[in-house]
Amino acid sequence: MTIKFGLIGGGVMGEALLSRLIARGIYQPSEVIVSEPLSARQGFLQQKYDVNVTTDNGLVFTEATEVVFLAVKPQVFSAIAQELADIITIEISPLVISILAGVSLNQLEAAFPQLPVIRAMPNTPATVGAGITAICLGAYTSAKHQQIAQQVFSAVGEVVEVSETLMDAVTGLSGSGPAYVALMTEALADGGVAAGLPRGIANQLALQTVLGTAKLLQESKMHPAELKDRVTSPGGTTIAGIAQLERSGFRSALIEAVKVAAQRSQELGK
Ligand SMILES: NC(=O)C1=CN([C@@H]2O[C@H](COP(=O)(O)OP(=O)(O)OC[C@H]3O[C@@H](n4cnc5c(N)ncnc54)[C@H](O)[C@@H]3O)[C@@H](O)[C@H]2O)C=CC1
Ligand SMILES: O=C(O)[C@@H]1CCC=N1
Repeated sequence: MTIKFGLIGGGVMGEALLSRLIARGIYQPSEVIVSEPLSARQGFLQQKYDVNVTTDNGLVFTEATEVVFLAVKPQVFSAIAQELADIITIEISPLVISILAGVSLNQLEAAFPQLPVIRAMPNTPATVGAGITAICLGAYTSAKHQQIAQQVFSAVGEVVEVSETLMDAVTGLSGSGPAYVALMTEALADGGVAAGLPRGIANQLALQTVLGTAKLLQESKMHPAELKDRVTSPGGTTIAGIAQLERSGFRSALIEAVKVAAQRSQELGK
């Protein structure tokens, strides 16, 4: 069968995408090739998903007719670009989708001259189909390429299209955001333990509170400030908690976290 989808880098995000694309039947395992240098990882992906595997990134480019998906760390991007320089000169034209933090369309188009390129930023909830991905389109893309990217990322959650100038901000917010929410969930549970709850119950309460609040905000379309007001009884427990959060700079800490993560994304592309 023809190979349609090539993945370079079978790590956390590569696998998240791969698993959903196959589960949803968007690509058959035999239509997928994954390039991954770690043999244990390669063996795992081959066994679990029955996909073709290789250590040869060039082979991915020459074989994949539809999409080459780049999911390596930004730090190895220039080495990969150099390695692929000769391959790119031959007659191939897959859509290149990069999820590398900070790596710009200019850098991608310099590495893959004349190829259609899409820069994207998904996030780890993609693993369970609850991700959100921002995409921006390169100079050589057409409506067909946009459609392919929509289809690929719709398999793992929501998709928004933004201008490239916003991609670092996206990275600082939704790309890195799951880590902030995980940290907050853990801290909420720790607070529960500090207040006397058994660990298991505290974890369950913290997780369902985060999940339920997100669901309520999403389904009701209520502004977060309104939900906060609804929970906060005069002279009650919540306002005492919020006053402490404000004294500890909670909101400012989150705002600054997103800002420095966005700055770091910018640095990674240099
Ligand atoms: N982890 C996350 O939440 C998100 C990550 N990203 C981006 O996704 C990319 C991958 O991140 P993760 O999946 O977290 O990293 P990871 O380290 O889990 O995966 C990278 C994979 O690339 C492989 N690799 C290393 N050198 C290679 C080479 N020369 N050729 C082919 N494969 C090679 C590694 O063995 C590894 O399996 C990064 O650029 C990151 O900025 C984007 C959105 C969210
Ligand atoms: O931490 C990082 O650099 C990557 C990009 C967004 C999430 N993880």
